[in-house]
Amino acid sequence: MYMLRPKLLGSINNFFRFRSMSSQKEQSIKILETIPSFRSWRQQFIKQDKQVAFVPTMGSLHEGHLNLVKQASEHCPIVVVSIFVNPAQFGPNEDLDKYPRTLSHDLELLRSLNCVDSVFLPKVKDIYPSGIPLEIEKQKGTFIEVKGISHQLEGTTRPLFFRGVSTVVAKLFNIVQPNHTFFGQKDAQQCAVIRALISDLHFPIEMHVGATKREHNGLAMSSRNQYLTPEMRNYATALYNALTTIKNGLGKGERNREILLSKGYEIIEEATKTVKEKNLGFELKLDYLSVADPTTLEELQEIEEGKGAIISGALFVGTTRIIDNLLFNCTL
Ligand SMILES: Nc1ncnc2c1ncn2[C@@H]1O[C@H](COP(=O)(O)OP(=O)(O)OP(=O)(O)O)[C@@H](O)[C@H]1O
Ligand SMILES: CC(C)(CO)[C@@H](O)C(=O)[O-]
Ligand code: BAL
Repeated sequence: MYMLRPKLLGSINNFFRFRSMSSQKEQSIKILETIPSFRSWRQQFIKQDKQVAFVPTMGSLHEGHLNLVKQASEHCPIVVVSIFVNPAQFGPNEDLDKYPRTLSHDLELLRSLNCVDSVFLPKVKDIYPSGIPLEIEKQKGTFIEVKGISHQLEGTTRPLFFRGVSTVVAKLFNIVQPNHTFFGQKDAQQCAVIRALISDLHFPIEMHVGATKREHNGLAMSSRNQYLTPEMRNYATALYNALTTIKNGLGKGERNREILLSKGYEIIEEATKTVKEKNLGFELKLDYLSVADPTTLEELQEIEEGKGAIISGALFVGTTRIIDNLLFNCTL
């Protein structure tokens, strides 16, 4: 009779034990929709002294989010993901109502990772007990603002955006009480704002920044890419190409801001012109290109030797606004 060697038998047993552990985790993702239920579930890991990693999202998940979740699971035994479309970070004329909401697909994706312990799905009324009208004059309650780095770049076009992000992230940190948290480089200014928030409010949380995940053509993945047709996605790469050209210029030693930016503007202008000439039924419109100081986020007039820079920009593709950035000799 064919006998399995003990070592082989052992590894088969281990394989099944590991499979059954991971499928246990898969089946037991705890979906928690209220603050008390989340707090009570969280309690056990304090007693067990198990570290918790937290990935906040607005859902409509893609590879960028999933990559953050995988990184989170490499750092901590317990992984929490939140899905909450936060009204406070949307301007009155922005896309709060049409923002993609794909909860069951999101949960499927998270289950397939086999590493998520809980998905926190709070309700707007619980996060904002005083209500959250989008007009600032009508708002009541507590808001958090990280002064100095919230009003330039993204803050120019979206003046209340980082107030909304800072407020909701502080609330989520208070509820989830993570030891580690994971944000994506795609939203570079958001990373700087959250880092400052953690430090200024003395949250005992270590922040990690995951690299930007891109489509094959270079376009940064984003939930809002769902608003774009394949043709729009194709022309949207002008932003990434412009940023890459600026970064390459810096890499080759060019330090003159105007020369660096002019190369980026040329790329955007060419794409804008082509879209117009071909009469494609949408327009490209540049919001901004920036070469900024990684700490103050102020525009760099002189790019000094040894000083890094965040090269970033925003582009309207039809009515959809996309953002992207590249880092030169710096981290977030
Ligand atoms: N392409 C990406 N690569 C890495 N991280 C990303 C990427 N896109 C988003 N993230 C990160 O995922 C987290 C949740 O982001 P969010 O849910 O707003 O998704 P999004 O794709 O940025 O959506 P939106 O289209 O609204 O900007 C944030 O920390 C964000 O920086
Ligand atoms: C951090 C965040 C989840 C806050 O709503 C959001 O701004 C996002 O998804 O980047
Ligand atoms: N990722 C940032 C979310 C927003 O643009 O609203």
